[in-house]
Amino acid sequence: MESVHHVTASSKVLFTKVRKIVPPMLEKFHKGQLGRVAVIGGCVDYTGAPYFSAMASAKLGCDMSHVVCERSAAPVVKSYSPNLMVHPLLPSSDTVKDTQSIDAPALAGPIIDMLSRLHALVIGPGLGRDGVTLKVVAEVIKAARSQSIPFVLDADGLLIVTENPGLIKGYKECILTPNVVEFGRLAKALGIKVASQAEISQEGNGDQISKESEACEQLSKALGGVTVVQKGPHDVISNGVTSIISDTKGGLKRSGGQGDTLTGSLGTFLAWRAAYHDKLWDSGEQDNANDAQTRDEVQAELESNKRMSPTTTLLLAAWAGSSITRECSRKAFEAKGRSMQASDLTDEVHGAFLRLIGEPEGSQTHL
Ligand SMILES: NC(=O)C1=CN([C@@H]2O[C@H](COP(=O)(O)OP(=O)(O)OC[C@H]3O[C@@H](n4cnc5c(N)ncnc54)[C@H](O)[C@@H]3O)[C@@H](O)[C@H]2O)[C@@H](O)CC1
Ligand SMILES: Nc1ncnc2c1ncn2[C@@H]1O[C@H](COP(=O)(O)OP(=O)(O)OP(=O)(O)O)[C@@H](O)[C@H]1O
Ligand SMILES: [Mg+2]
Repeated sequence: MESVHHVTASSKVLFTKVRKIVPPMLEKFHKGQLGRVAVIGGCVDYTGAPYFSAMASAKLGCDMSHVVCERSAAPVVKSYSPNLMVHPLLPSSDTVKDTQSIDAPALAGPIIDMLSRLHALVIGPGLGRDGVTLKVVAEVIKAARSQSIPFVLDADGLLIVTENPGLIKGYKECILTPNVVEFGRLAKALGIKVASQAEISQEGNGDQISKESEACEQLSKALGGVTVVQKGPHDVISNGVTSIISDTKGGLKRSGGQGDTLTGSLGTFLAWRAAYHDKLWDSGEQDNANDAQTRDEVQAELESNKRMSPTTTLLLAAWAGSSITRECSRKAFEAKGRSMQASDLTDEVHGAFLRLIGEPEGSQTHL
């Protein structure tokens, strides 16, 4: 039994629509126009996560990839790749004098100063749980929201929301990417009952998907319509009103760090989506006076050749990021089997893009 809130388009139709929000490669574009994305994360314990996220973002095709991390993580992340711009701007308990009396807005100042030059943020990969760091990142979230900059929240970034849901409640330009455990924590914090795995596995496959979608929809609703990508054997995507299931085949190895390919890909899709809505190029679609909100309106846009509304493109961006990640995982697993690592997904991003989405019409791919 499919939930009435799901869009019913095939993957082929959805990928065709995703291609509309991918900017073509044209000589007229200058550096930065195809995406300036920053990953906010990386601490003394975790340097891989922000690197995998930023590299996925870069390899999918954004022009500029920044990492904003804690001081001790910066030289390490830089050493992984000279392509990334790494800024050691995140304070922690090790770098402030008195952890009890910090001025979080002031400490966040140098990061907030960067925001106007960015199209999208990914907040959380390898951020860690240092109290000072999390307070400063909460200030960055407030500032990004006030400047309408879209962001993805993952990992320890989700912890900030679990403790203070008001930070993002009602902010539509936001995608949350919880794994099973993070989803459970968020649901508990917001008083949403999630069926246990035992309860869900007693259901048939259709009912199982329906139950999972219901919890995802409820979480999104409780957060005022943010988009939630609930990761698992298939990813459930919902904005509280409309849902899509992402079930592109993935790999069988569950090594850590695969969620980082997802967040980085989402960062780039969010940047491209902003360029699409800014009409950076002619998408070849008809004008559209409507602003889709309901599931039926989203469905109608997916079936038409009209320009899409922000609600539709956000769902598509989330679905595309999920599909790319799962395809990377499938292909990397095919090559590496049980030795597969997160870095193997990084190498697959461009191939996955070409196989699933392909270059949009008008792209000059050869000189
Ligand atoms: N190379 C790196 O730098 C990596 C850093 N990471 C960072 O590590 C930090 C902690 O992330 P964690 O994801 O470990 O979060 P948590 O510390 O909240 O741990 C989640 C726990 O849940 C378990 N779990 C996951 N999926 C499950 C499922 N379906 N059913 C039952 N249990 C499940 C995991 O094994 C893990 O022990 C984050 O900052 C994250 O970004 C991870 O993303 C892994 C890679
Ligand atoms: N059982 C599964 N079958 C197929 N794909 C899965 C399965 N579980 C997760 N995935 C996929 O793996 C990717 C990462 O999801 P996962 O649940 O491992 O996130 P995570 O725990 O946050 O990862 P990370 O270690 O990067 O923090 C997602 O794209 C998801 O679709
Ligand atoms: Mg994770």
